[in-house]
Amino acid sequence: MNLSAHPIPVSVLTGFLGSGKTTLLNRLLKDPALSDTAVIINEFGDVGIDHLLVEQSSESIIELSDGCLCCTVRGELVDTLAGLVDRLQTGRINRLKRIVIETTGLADPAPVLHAVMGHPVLMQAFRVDGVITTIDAVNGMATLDAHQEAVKQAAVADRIVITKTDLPAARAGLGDLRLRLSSLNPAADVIEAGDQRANYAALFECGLYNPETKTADVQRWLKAEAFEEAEHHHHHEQDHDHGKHGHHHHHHDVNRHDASIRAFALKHDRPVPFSTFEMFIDLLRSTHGEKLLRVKGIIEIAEDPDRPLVIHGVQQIFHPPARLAAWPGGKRETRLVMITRDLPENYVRQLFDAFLGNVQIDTPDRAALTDNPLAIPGHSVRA
Ligand SMILES: Nc1nc2c(ncn2[C@@H]2O[C@H](COP(=O)(O)OP(=O)(O)OP(=O)(O)O)[C@@H](O)[C@H]2O)c(=O)[nH]1
Repeated sequence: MNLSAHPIPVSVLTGFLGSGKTTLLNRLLKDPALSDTAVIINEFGDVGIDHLLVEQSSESIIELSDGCLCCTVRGELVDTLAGLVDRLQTGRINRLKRIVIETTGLADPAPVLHAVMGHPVLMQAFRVDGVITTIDAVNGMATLDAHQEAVKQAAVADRIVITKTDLPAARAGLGDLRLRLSSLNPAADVIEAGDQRANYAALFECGLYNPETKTADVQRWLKAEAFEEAEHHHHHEQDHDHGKHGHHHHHHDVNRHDASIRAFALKHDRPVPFSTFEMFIDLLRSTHGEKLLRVKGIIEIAEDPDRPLVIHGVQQIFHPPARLAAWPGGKRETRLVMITRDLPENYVRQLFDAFLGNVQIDTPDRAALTDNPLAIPGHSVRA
């Protein structure tokens, strides 16, 4: 099996302790669309993938009754993934269409994504499909207030599943929870677990390639409009508050964890020299990598403007950039969307403008950048 030609999609299922990850996974695994899936979990919790377990081999890989595989991570996730690659290459596994990694409730999903995106061997065999985050409708608000991990899990998600909406205690706070989630992460689809539509089609295939249309679907993947709308709303609220100085603004009582998260979009309407763009991203990554929770973008590169460059990063680690054959919908425009933590939107915007908008530094020039007041003192752009 030539893995690098057809990298296997990896979905990361995360969510706070007891938020319903395993319950959701158990239900999803009954769908034939998820046959030939390997499920990697940290441990078998109270709600195991129980009904499906049939056999446990010596190597902590369990075959499920429908042909799926289930592995527990005993050591490093990287080793478990490498073990799957080895099994595929040696024919001990014939087919593997997808991997789902269920993280522990307290886990930061970023290192899990890095195991796939940043490892020299694994990134040939796998590609990140998306992050699915479960949030409990009853305890979700309190969990987001108390735990920064939960906020991050929601902020990096491609899909958010609100669980336990069937419980009467959930109904009252559901509207506020939805509002909070859409402000943390405007582009993630928010679906209720009890909804029939919380199925394979809604939660998987989050990547750039749309299997239905068999094309790269940038609009669906990037959702730049959702970020722009959220920003507009955010600025509007700020202006509004300004005018009412001295009054009580309840919507400003945002929790401190949420307040450190920013979701915004950057646009540019002229081609960008490759090295200029590379320097912008490198500078951002090397100085503020930890704060870039999620970065996606489509870029018009001056050297090859007909074939847009697509980038996707989680903190310091980026997927190898891809090239599309043409601009989707014929519209050429560089667009980047970012979800950051403790990194102000204005800082990124000014840096972006300094690199791309200012003709004086349109050509890569280390001196110009070092002199740039926005550059970090003493920081070298390329090590
Ligand atoms: N009523 C109701 N209960 C749910 C729902 N989803 C999960 N639960 C219950 O919530 C508890 C925790 O669910 P799990 O699926 O184990 O949650 P988890 O996120 O995998 O938990 P950890 O692995 O411990 O972090 C279990 O008792 C489930 O039965 C739901 O949609 N409705």
